[in-house]
Amino acid sequence: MKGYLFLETGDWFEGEWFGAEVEQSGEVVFQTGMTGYQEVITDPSYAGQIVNFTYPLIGNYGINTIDDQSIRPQVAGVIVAELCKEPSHPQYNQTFEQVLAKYQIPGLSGIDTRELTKLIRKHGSLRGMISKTLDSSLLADWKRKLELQEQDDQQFSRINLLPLVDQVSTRIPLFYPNQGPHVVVIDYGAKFSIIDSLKSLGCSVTVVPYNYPVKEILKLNPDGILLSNGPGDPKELTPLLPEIKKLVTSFPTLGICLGHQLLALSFGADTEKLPFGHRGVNHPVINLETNQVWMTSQNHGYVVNDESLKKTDFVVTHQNVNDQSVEGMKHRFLPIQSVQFHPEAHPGPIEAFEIFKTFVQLCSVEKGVKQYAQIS
Ligand SMILES: NC(=O)CC[C@H](N)C(=O)O
Repeated sequence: MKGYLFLETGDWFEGEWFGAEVEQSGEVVFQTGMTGYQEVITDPSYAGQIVNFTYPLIGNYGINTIDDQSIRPQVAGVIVAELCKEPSHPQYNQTFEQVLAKYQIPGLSGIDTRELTKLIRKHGSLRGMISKTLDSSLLADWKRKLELQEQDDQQFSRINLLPLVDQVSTRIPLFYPNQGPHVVVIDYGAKFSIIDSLKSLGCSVTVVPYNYPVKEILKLNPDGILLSNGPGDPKELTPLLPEIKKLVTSFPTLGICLGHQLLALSFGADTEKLPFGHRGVNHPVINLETNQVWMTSQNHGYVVNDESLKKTDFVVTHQNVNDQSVEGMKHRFLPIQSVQFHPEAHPGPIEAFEIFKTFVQLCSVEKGVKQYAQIS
């Protein structure tokens, strides 16, 4: 069956339909990783987005039971050049296409994904729709809907609407006991690999809903707080910023991606949208203190504004080598650090894992101080 991708610019692409037979719209973003499509489609930060994979062959090693980053695929749709229908890998148990069909997600193959990427790079981020027909009245309807949505967003500043994060955050606290310091993860759409990274360093972990009240978090007696990654514009969570600030000024804190953006906003700095985002597994980041460069896994469309940090007590610790955007920061006086990239990898290189080690050391000190206070 043929299918079409419409863009808000009026450009369109024809491809072969696969996955679920449902039409879907969303922000079209491109992902440049050579591997990791399973991690990408299950990463909650991609909720609401149609992912265009620039690597030309997708699905060749299938889907396994160990690499999911959340309980289900989260993307709105996928666009690929060539879809592999007969995967080969010892761990594979379902095909890419089967998983998408099961979770009501449409896909198009046979698309010139590099041409599409060039369009996104030229125009900046674009909204698009995966459609069954090339019907111009359908397109006009969709465009009208987009305009109305824009007016709504401006009028209500989304304050009365639920943030995208609400779709992917846990509804109840989840507890993973262990011997080490107790980290409470605020779940804006946390990837499983973040929790696994903490567990691998011996931490006890409690994952709580994104809007869990601070007074309830205090009852959990944390030794550290992790603000997770997640989908959407960080400013959708503006009403939560005072609570976030209260929390992070009380415990050692690590912010990752959306968590990093929320930290910046809660201290009065600003975020803005990048022209077309960073999504891939080889984004070079320089540590401004040591001059060491890491290849990092990234997936974000927003970024912390460098200038706006100057009026806060945060210093920039990491910078993107390609476009000099802010990739990490730390507080001058408090044990708070955050990064825009993904130290948990999955997909991508694991060389930034040190970020977790530093954080867990700070949490261990906190745990030690509390135990000492109890003894004396
Ligand atoms: N991976 C993330 O946490 C993404 C953060 C945010 N949604 C962005 O696109 O910038």
